[in-house]
Amino acid sequence: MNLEFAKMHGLGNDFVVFDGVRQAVELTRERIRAIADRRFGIGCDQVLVLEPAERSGVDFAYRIYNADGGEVEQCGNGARCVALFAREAGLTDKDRLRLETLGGEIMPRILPDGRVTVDMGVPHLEGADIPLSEPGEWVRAPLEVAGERRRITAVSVGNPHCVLEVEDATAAPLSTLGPVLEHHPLFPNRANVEFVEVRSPDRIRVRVWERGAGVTLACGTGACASVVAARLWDRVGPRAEVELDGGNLTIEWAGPEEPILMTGPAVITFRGVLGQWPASRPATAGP
Ligand SMILES: N[C@@H](CCC[C@H](N)C(=O)O)C(=O)O
Repeated sequence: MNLEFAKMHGLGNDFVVFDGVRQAVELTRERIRAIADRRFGIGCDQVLVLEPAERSGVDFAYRIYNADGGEVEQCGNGARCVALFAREAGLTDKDRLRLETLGGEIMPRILPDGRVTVDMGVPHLEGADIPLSEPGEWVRAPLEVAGERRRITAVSVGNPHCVLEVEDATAAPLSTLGPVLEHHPLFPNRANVEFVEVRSPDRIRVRVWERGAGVTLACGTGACASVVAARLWDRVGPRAEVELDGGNLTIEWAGPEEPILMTGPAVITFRGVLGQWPASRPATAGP
């Protein structure tokens, strides 16, 4: 089979990246789970594939699969990585790319210092009929969860996010409340969950439970959704530094109907060749 891949990460949110332009990459849910397995496979939070674009004017199709094998709409840290990957692999010599995803078009730009800024598109308040300029109660919707009343903000950045403000992100109930909110009926396609501690009008600390991947060290779309929510709460200005467990991202959002700009690093950890698909995790393998 000899399938070439790169192992990459954006702030510790890690990826197995395939060039699906020069080689045929045939993935099934089971193969993705096996690749993502940290003991029986390569190990990653998401598998990413660059493919030829279907529409003119677009450079590549960018496909995203969570570690649980499900294909999803968007991945921000991954967008920075695939932009760098495309250039390093010689698939393009451009610094500015247009990528099509299931969640819409995004535009990464590789900066002279190696960081990448991505225009992530315009966010939407998921499930709300009211325009963003009149946020009303949907901005902090009351939600009964695990016997407690919480206030959440549902934001779509192409993919679904459930954002909550907390006093102390370090103590946030990531692994307990995260999966409950991920599967809450308010989110028919499940959700990524962000616990946001506002530290100042230009700095927030965010911890993330990702749909289909669990606790990760960073989530690019989660950082974008958190700044959108914190701005709708009137807690931050148009530019904020987002502190994630794996490092910082800079997020800019001028307000409703405006696109989000995300800036941060992208790293190639190593390259490798899959000679055969990794074995699936045996049912007896334990946690
Ligand atoms: N880590 C990503 C998001 C990956 C997809 C997400 N888990 C989902 O299911 O929507 C990021 O950096 O945005």
